[in-house]
Amino acid sequence: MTQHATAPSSASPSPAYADGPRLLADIGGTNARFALETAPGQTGLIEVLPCADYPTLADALRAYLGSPKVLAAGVGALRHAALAIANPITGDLVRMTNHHWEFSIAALRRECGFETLEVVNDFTALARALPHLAASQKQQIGGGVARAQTPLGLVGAGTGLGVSGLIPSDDGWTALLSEGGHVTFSPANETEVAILQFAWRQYEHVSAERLLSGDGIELIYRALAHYTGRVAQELDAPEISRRALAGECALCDQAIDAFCGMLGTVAGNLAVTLGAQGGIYIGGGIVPRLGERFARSSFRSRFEQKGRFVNYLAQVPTFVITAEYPAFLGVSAILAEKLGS
Ligand SMILES: Nc1ncnc2c1ncn2[C@@H]1O[C@H](COP(=O)(O)OP(=O)(O)OP(=O)(O)O)[C@@H](O)[C@H]1O
Repeated sequence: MTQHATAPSSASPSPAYADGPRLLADIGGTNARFALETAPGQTGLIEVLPCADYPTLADALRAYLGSPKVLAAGVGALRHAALAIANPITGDLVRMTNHHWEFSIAALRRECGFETLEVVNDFTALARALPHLAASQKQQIGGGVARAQTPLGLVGAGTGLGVSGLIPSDDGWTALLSEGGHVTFSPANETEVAILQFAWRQYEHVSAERLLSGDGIELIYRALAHYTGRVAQELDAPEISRRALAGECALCDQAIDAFCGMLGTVAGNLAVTLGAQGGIYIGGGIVPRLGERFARSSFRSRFEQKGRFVNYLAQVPTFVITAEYPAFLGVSAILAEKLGS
């Protein structure tokens, strides 16, 4: 269990919620992140638990609520909770795509004694966070200037590939519930055609997510080794990027650059599909860990490389979300909207 420092996000504290702290959660295929929000913008007691350590989501939730830090805070019974999860939410039963947890929302609400339990797709929540990001919580990659009152796009590679968009209206924003990570992968050069052919040995349908994810980095690495006649070692995605960033392995560096270029194509596709002149935001666990390597990768040039739309895309800014727990901003906004404050 990893403990993280309280991270309040507002300079002048608002009064605490009259009905007690609210539980916020962001559940990915690898990590479950929990926090308590005591007042608008006051989110703390953050913990990140590995999903694999708990048989069910309820077990992870109980472990968080029973952790020494939360117990010491003496928060008492919680009435309202909202969780973002890496899944489409289509009814009461939630089955995770990239992990074995499944649960009934109504049963989980009763089991935990919550009056309110909102469950939303994690990228819908992250999309809702975008307008709340401070300048220090994002890094622009390349040029372009956001146009006000136009859609924003969101794409994030982690265990899977999440996609969403945020559409402006007169009274706020609408976040899209998208499964855009499962679009068919489109190669943009001969090397990527070879990578696609290699991936076809394993998958009948090669979606963007099959390559733009942790497992995808490993597949790209193996495919490039095969294409260039080199020997692939048994390396996982964190080790491939570690060796690439340390300059220890040319093949690893090529794999990471191919990953960044492919992400540029997917981000550019999303920008033209949504007309996202407000910008494309890059979330997920992988890109922020690539640091400056991402900024000097082929991402931005591939984002703009769209034939007759090169000038259009050159005007669209792209941002890496650097905030540590950005989804909490979104689930907090969704819960506040549900509760009317
Ligand atoms: N330094 C790194 N470089 C590349 N990949 C990494 C690195 N660290 C972790 N990963 C990969 O990122 C994935 C975990 O992503 P993330 O931290 O976003 O988790 P998650 O929120 O549980 O995922 P998701 O929300 O996509 O289901 C794993 O596949 C892991 O192998």
